[in-house]
Amino acid sequence: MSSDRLIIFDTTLRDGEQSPGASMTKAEKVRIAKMLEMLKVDVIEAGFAIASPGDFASVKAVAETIKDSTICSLARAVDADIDRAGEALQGAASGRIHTFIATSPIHMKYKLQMQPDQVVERAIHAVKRARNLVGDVEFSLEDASRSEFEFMCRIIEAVIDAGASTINLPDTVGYGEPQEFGEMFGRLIASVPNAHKAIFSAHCHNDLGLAVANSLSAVRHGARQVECTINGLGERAGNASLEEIVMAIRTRKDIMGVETRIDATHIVPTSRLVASVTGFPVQPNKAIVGANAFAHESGIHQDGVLKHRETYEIMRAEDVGWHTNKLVLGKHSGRAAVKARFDALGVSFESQAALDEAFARFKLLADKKHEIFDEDLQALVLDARDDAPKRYSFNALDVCCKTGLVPNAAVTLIVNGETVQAAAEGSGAVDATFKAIESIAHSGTELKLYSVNAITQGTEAQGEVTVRLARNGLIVNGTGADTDIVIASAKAYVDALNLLAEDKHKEHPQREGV
Ligand SMILES: CC(=O)SCCNC(=O)CCNC(=O)[C@H](O)C(C)(C)COP(=O)(O)OP(=O)(O)OC[C@H]1O[C@@H](n2cnc3c(N)ncnc32)[C@H](O)[C@@H]1OP(=O)(O)O
Ligand SMILES: CC(C)C(=O)C(=O)O
Ligand SMILES: [Mg+2]
Repeated sequence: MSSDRLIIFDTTLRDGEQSPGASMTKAEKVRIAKMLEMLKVDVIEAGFAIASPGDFASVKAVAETIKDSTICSLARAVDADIDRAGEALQGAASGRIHTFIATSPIHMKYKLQMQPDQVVERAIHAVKRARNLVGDVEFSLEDASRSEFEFMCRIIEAVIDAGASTINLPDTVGYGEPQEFGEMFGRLIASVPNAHKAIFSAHCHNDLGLAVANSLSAVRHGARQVECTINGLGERAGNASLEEIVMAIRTRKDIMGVETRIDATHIVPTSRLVASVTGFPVQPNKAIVGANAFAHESGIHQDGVLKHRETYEIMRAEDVGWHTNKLVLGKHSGRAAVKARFDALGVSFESQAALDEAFARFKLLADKKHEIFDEDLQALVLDARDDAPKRYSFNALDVCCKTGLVPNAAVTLIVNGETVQAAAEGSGAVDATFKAIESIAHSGTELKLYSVNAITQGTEAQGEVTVRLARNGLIVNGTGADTDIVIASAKAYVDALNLLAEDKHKEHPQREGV
């Protein structure tokens, strides 16, 4: 198949805005339009000029700002709508009026309450009126997928003769199915005598989750424009998503046989802008622009990606505007990914056994925490490295904090190889824990500083606690990390006691600065 240009018509600012709750101000529409221009969208449908004074102003502002994309306004087959659209587009470097009328029996009978002949007349009149205002007129047969074939042939031929250069066939209610929807294009293009004078366009809704599939099928049957939105925003379940269509066309170029002029590296920033303006967040598993679209957590996939990225990726994250793909470390990860991350952090292992030991600790942590961050790995090796025999080691903690009761803690330590237990009350869980430890250690120290840092993100974060103890002018800083902050505190206290016992305040003066 020879390669043709596919026109990308973005309707985020019109059909996208029809999502309940997605209304945009003029300034927001101009901001998004500038991003769409950078993305190299061919046509930006900026609004429905007759809808409100605000939408008129938005279409006008976008038309006056954007130079590299055609700006379009929607208009019913109503004189006032068409005139208002023409007025809003006056300042456009390239303007298009998109006029439409429904052609399905159900819409004509119940909604328009018009006879088919009247609909044809109205369509011809609308296209001619629009052509008097702009050189570029698109005509849509609303609810095309539920319209009668012969009637569509008739109206399409008439509006092309009247001056429409784009014929849009919407699956307005998202009822279409790829094979049938695509074949509708093929049959119409083959049957309408003047079809070659117009570009056929698909406009699909996602009520059955088929909007992108239907659009692609239309392209395979001759459509050379697709109407779509960023993030698939749009009326009800949304429109076909621009990013999915563009990347499907690009990734499967040899099969699709068409090209777009989209600069895909702006896809992710545009998606983020639309999400933040509308307040509609992108779901993590959304194709192309979802946070997980280029993230791998499973060990087998990570191993494959590390060996040869294409084993599990059909496109590059960088090509659509992500910084890079992501190997997320979690409980499904394997040694290959964990080692690769350690390598990137500059941590090497002396032997396979040392790596295996770190990996075992990693899995234990991953059972407690969904995602393991770089800081977790660093904490993991810091703990593991320091394996010289210690005077004290933390073994277990039982804390009780209950409204109306004095907090108390029961601590189990291993002291010089012996298990020792103690309990104490305190003003809080941490205070009770420290008192219990002290009742074992009798260190004679003074607590100079206690600080908690969340070293990783979220409520499941690893907390790192620093405890500064002083005795006879000597100061040590002990640290401890755990997903439970009281356990991290106990570990930090015990670490500080060991440093004192080992005279580490002299050997590790840098720790005094913490
Ligand atoms: C499939 C789509 O996405 S179509 C676009 C949908 N978007 C919108 O509707 C958003 C903007 N709409 C609006 O602001 C308003 O609906 C307006 C300003 C366009 C019209 O408002 P109103 O004049 O109060 O009419 P209302 O919305 O209540 O009803 C629509 C009227 O347009 C008629 N109509 C609907 N589509 C068309 C059309 N393509 N061509 C001509 N007339 C049409 C309806 O039959 C109805 O006519 P009636 O009042 O004689 O019964
Ligand atoms: C106005 C038309 C193109 C539309 O949005 C639809 O039919 O879904
Ligand atoms: Mg629509």
